[in-house]
Amino acid sequence: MDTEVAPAVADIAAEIAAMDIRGAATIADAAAEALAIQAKESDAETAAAFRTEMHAAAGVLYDTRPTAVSLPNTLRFVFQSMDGTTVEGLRQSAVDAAERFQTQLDRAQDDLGEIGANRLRDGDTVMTHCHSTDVLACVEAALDQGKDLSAVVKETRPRNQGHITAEQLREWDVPVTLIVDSAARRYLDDVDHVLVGADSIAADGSVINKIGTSGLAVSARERGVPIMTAAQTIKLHPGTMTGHTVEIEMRDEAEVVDPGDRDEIGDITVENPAFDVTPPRHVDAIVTERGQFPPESIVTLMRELFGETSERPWEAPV
Ligand SMILES: O=C(COP(=O)(O)O)[C@H](O)[C@H](O)COP(=O)(O)O
Repeated sequence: MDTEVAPAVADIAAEIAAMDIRGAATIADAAAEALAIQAKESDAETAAAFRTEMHAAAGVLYDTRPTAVSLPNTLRFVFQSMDGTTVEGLRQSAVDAAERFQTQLDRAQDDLGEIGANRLRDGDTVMTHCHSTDVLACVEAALDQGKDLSAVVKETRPRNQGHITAEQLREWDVPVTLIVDSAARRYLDDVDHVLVGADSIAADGSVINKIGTSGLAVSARERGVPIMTAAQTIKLHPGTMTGHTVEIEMRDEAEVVDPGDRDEIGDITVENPAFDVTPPRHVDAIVTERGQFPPESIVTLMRELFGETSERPWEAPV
């Protein structure tokens, strides 16, 4: 019989899958919250039954979206800290770990913001792609330092997360120019920095982020505009140290072509990859809460934080 997960956990997983909860850091925070809920609501009578429930909850969360490594990194953190021989002991350690993780997540974003802000000067214009809370933390910290910034915001088809970025920047009184994605190269001469987030960072320093990031980075390089990735260390993908690749999520074609128009267009293939890979040579700096790194050296930090292994302790033992 399948193990039931708490309804609130199933709801959070459904919201992640539907992208009502989205963005790598926000997904991580929600996954930690969900594991804490599962632990608190469990009525398991034995430690083994409790563990089985926690594995089931982790499995439901893991299966939502494949590209943001912040999700499995959250599960790993909580499971590595879950310890005890009784239900109460396990419950308490899981809840504590999830809360500690969420606190560290907030602190890391603040610390990263301070570091990223140091790269921005008074009067600079930044270009953004998609919506990244790590990027916005850098902008917010720069504004707090008293710097005036303006922004060129790419709409980021097909789901227009650029609108969320534009709204947040306007709330902070940053003048915003919203452009379609294909206009980016035309506007690069007017900007001082390209700022992007990350869903995963591979051991060779490649940045996996919202589709369109790699093309933007190539154009920025050609124009001589520095490109910075703002990414907390939960975006580092330990599996890539042992040769694994990052799965790129393929999403529904209905996000690209309105189903009503589909018949009119005729028999064509529509593909909708949600992310792409920007090679390290097109990225100037990866800004983390531990400092800024040239992409090629990020593996040193990855090894320090994750060790040589990439265990998956959230999976039920077979
Ligand atoms: O690509 C996206 C979001 O993709 P989606 O909208 O498909 O989830 C963001 O740039 C990263 O997740 C970083 O975000 P953050 O800095 O908030 O972690």
